[in-house]
Amino acid sequence: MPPKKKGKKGPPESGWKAGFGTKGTMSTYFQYPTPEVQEELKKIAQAIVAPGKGILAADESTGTMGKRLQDIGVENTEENRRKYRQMLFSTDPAVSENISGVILFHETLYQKADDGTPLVSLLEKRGIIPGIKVDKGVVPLFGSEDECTTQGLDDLAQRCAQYKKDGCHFAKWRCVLKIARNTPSYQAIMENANVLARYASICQSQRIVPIVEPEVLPDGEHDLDRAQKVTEIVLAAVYKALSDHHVYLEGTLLKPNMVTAGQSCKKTYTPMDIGRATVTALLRTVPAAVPGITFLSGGQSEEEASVNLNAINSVDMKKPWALTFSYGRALQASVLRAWGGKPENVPVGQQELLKRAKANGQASQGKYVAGSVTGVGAEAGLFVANHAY
Ligand SMILES: O=P(O)(O)OC[C@H]1O[C@](O)(COP(=O)(O)O)[C@@H](O)[C@@H]1O
Repeated sequence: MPPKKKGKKGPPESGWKAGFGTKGTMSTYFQYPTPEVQEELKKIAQAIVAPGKGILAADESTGTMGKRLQDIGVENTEENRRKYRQMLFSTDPAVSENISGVILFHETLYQKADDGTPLVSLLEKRGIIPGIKVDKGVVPLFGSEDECTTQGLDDLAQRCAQYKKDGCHFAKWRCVLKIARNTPSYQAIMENANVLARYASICQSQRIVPIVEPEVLPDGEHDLDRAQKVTEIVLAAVYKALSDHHVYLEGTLLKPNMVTAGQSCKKTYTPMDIGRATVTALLRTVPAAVPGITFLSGGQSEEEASVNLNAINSVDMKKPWALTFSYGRALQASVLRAWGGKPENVPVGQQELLKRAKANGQASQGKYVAGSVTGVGAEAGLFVANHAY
């Protein structure tokens, strides 16, 4: 506490007003959330990354879901999206041995099962924590070389407050960075880091754990080394911004890309190469205060995503955080194929989810044996070019 000078306006003692010191320099006086809120956030984050558990990312926006449904010849209607998510969330409760949280899209949070049960209650009954996508999508960064930022900060605090009331305890916001000859640019790195930090701080103000997702896309010819360096630079900027915004790291999770070579790279790498490059990049940039890292699958096949997560957990390096999954495509590809939009296929679709969740639960502990879990689409590549929508 700085001494107060009589008669002169000293720095405020506490609270949000303490933004700048008397001499106009940046102040080091700020507040983390209250001890109660810290405790709540930490507990949620830790529960999500409990041993052997990870996240099912079922938050595909309407357009993205349309692409998934189109692949299996199903029309992209609200009713079909409801039926699909109902199938996912009514899977045998054993699924909660490996799935601790599900990320929902706004629409799904307010949909009901055939018998009138809110879909979110199906998750709660299974002891699965509901989460919500709160970004409003990717938009171009004017003047950049085809780079982007993510929008949705306006009214975010109100939306988070409502989502918390409606049962969501964590949120997700995805930013996208592209590797090309001149990118990612300083503009894109700084903009995306800052918007992620602002999002994270708003979530925490509403007792919601923010999952911070700066995805470096896999498009390109770049090799593993370039992917690693870009990932390091991006993550370093993100953690500086989180610090600048006084985000309470123990109450956050990171959802990064694994460090993999570009989709069009000619060189080949083993899962252990990917594991080492990924853990190296994370060790250099992600504070040990962060409880867990929940990787996105980024267009890897289901099997690749399990094998690479297993390698990440198997490399003989320091790992101060839980390293697990938050997969969209790599948990749903076989489910979608098995289901095919037919009510009679619901049980087989659910079996696929159980199998893949188990495989990834094992991988998150370095116990997955490659090829031991097969599915109707386990080997199929799930890469979508320029997955920035
Ligand atoms: O483009 P959208 O609809 O926002 O969705 C992006 C998807 O990317 C993810 O962040 C990661 O998904 P993948 O594991 O398929 O890469 C999902 O949570 C989300 O569904």
